[in-house]
Amino acid sequence: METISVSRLQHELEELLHEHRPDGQEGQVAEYIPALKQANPTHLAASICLLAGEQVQAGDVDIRFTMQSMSKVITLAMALMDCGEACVFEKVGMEPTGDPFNSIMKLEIMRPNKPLNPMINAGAIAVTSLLHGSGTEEKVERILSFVRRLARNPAIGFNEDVYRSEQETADLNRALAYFMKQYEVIEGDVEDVLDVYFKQCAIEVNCWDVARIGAVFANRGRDPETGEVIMPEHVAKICKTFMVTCGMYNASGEFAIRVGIPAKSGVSGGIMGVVPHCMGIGIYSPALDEKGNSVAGVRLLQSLSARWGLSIF
Ligand SMILES: NC(=O)CC[C@H](N)C(=O)O
Repeated sequence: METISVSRLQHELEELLHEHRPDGQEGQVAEYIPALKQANPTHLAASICLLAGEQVQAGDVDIRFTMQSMSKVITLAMALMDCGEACVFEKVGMEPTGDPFNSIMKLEIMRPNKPLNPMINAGAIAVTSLLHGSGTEEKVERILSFVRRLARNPAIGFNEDVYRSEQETADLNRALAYFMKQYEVIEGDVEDVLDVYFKQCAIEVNCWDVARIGAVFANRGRDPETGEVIMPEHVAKICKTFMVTCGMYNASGEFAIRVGIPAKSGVSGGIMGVVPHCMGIGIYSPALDEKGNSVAGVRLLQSLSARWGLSIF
């Protein structure tokens, strides 16, 4: 990896933004959650949080968007801290599926009937069901306060419209959750678990928040500015490993070859990138490819990785 000159990185990020902005035209904004349809497919933004604390940003960085599947990394870290590895991996596996993120197929055919990993919807719903807290409100509050600490942004909340929109239309996620209840992967009230899951997906951030969260993972669980331990190193390590193997859904293998950065995407068009010991990256561009990853976002990350030698492999 090259030594990073902040002014050169700033200049190159602006060039890459310009180069990749038209790529969004090749994708489509997510429609299955109706509120996400309102996103503007020409938006593109990137923020980088270097571990020395510098901020490098370009594009539509003021746009706020929901975390969606990026939140799965956060709740995984929390569940590992709340219950420990043995308990988490009793309920979810460690293997990529090669299937779309909302597929029910392997859940039905695998024995035991538990989700293959915590980055697919079924796995993330199971992980959310493990979080400590006495009711849905307390669980949501715990997730929000963890995200605020990671991002160092006390203003972070969740988007009520996006939450409601998903809540009203999430029949597939409901099917996954009820299936898991039947097989005792999740316990308790299914609708309560789903309520927490929909709210975590609707947490609203901007690119800098995402870069800042990524930087904590890049810094082995420590706040890059203060050095405070926010999560144990082994928890950050497990999360980063899942980002490599499963973070970009069933495009994770191709992404590892072409980009080589641990990353997690969401259907809002956000991508969180983590370059170990170096930087956190937040990308936003809402037009998605057929696997649910941001078209312009993936290409921008590919160019950035090639120019700066960021691949971990
Ligand atoms: N891939 C995603 O970002 C999926 C998250 C979305 N809330 C869902 O459950 O369908």
